[in-house]
Amino acid sequence: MIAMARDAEQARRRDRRAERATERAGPEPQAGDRDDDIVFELREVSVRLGQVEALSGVDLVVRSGERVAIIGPSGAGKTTLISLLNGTTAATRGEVRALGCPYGRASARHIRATQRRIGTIHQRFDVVAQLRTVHNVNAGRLGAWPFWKAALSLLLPRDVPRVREALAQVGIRDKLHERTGDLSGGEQQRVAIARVLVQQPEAILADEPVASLDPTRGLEIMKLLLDISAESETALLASLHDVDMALDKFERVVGLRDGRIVFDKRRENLHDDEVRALYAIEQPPGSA
Ligand SMILES: Nc1ncnc2c1ncn2[C@@H]1O[C@H](COP(=O)(O)OP(=O)(O)OP(=O)(O)O)[C@@H](O)[C@H]1O
Repeated sequence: MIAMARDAEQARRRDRRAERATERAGPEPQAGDRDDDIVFELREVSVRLGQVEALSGVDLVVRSGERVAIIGPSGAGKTTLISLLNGTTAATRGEVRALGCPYGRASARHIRATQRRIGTIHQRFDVVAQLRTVHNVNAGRLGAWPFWKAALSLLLPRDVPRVREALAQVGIRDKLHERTGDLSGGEQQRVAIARVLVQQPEAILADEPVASLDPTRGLEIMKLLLDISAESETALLASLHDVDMALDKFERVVGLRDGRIVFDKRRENLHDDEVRALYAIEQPPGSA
């Protein structure tokens, strides 16, 4: 009964998002774009970390159902951008809004409620190796549960059918009771994705989600994330070192360098030269 109600709610949310999702011609606002479509919005955002200006004057709008790849050389600010969007890093200047919540001005409670609506996947699988898979997946619900239920769930797994369903969705239905540390890297990343699935997020952030996997597993995991995003019209924003994967799989690609957005384009409008320049190593003056 609960599962049916949840499915109906998911279907309603999908329909609503599908209605809103327009065929976009690029990151520029299009006729028909609406403000309530906006999932993430950065206006003139800068972040200083110690002595480093990790991001400078960044403007970015991501709408419901969009799939956006963030590329750029090491130290460009990709991780900082993702942690800004999930509210774990604060802007030094400018405004960051996620799902309508202005992180810089909102109450701690509003921020926590917003964070529960955003799923984040990290490069390092970020699972507790000693726990069984069912517990790691349930961790995606902890923020939504009262303390007693969260604590009890460690002794007696809660909502097992829902966990089983999420594991089936990521292709490891039979691993429910396995110790997570005994799984392969690809399987552990699937557990991390299942944890995000049970959270039923309205946006997914993925920071180098496939960097620790071999190319074949990496591609499988990326396709899985893209399918989940497409099926539920959930915005997906992923930072990637694999430029070919970004250009091949994402409709929109944002290039970051030295904390600034160098380009923000649909992939068909992006030229090889722009991508090469993004990664070009600057020669010290007088070295030519
Ligand atoms: N806690 C910190 N204190 C000081 N500087 C930091 C901190 N975290 C990151 N930085 C610096 O901020 C800049 C952006 O870092 P960030 O990790 O966002 O880049 P990135 O594009 O994700 O890099 P990579 O691809 O190597 O993961 C870098 O110069 C980095 O050294």
